[in-house]
Amino acid sequence: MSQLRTADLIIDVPDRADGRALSLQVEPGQIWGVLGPNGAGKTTLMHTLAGLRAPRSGAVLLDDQPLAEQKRRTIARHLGLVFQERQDGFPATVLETALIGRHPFLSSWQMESADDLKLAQQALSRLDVAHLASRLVSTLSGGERQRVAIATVLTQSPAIWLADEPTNHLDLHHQIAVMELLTEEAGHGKAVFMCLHDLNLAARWCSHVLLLYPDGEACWGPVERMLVPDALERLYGQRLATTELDGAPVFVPVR
Ligand SMILES: Nc1ncnc2c1ncn2[C@@H]1O[C@H](COP(=O)(O)OP(=O)(O)OP(=O)(O)O)[C@@H](O)[C@H]1O
Repeated sequence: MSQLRTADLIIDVPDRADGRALSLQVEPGQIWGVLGPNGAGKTTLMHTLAGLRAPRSGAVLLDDQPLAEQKRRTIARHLGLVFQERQDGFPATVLETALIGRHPFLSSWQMESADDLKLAQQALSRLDVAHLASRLVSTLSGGERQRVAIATVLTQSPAIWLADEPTNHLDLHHQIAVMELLTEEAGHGKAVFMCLHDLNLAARWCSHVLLLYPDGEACWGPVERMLVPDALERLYGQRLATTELDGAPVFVPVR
């Protein structure tokens, strides 16, 4: 299984001081949640980890090799990206889109195999979008599109999921279904690294948390050590009431 690591990483947020260098290791089986207010740099971090944006300093390493030295295709065999921006460059159906998840494993002119097709169909079913297989992605609702994006990464079956707010646009049921899917993936030895705005999803589903502050400060560690009311109130500048449900803390914003 692949491993993602950062070595003294400073992400390049424009007009911001360096803050704390990130040296963290994402191990197989772990689920990381990145929490922080708007503008803290969560998306910038995800793009940097994906190798889509250069760091200001330090490095991102995939299996101990700097990402910057690896081919995009090699990276795509290990990292699956669920990001906010989607290019609808050319019209594609839901099934064609899910099949893109197999492209890192095919040679230039190779067609998808029956096994690839089966993987895509299974992923679409898992995300409750199989009935939309022949629809153009451009005609889908926000939540349906999000589920197709997740199904595409499931079809890809990467060792490491990088997801920027994977529950974005999803109704309550599908939010939980996606968190369960990611937990299942982690149970199979995959690693998940995702941004979340929902503290309670993080508290219930993450094994590790990274708190990212707008000034570049950061701290990270096991979820039970990181999700403490004082730190979270400082992170968001918001008072919170805390209770417990089924062994996990529940945070409610108070006026
Ligand atoms: N190209 C750019 N030029 C100038 N500033 C930028 C650019 N890209 C990002 N920023 C700024 O960098 C900061 C971090 O942005 P980023 O999108 O990483 O934050 P975020 O934590 O993901 O926020 P949100 O919770 O709102 O999604 C923001 O203040 C943003 O305005």
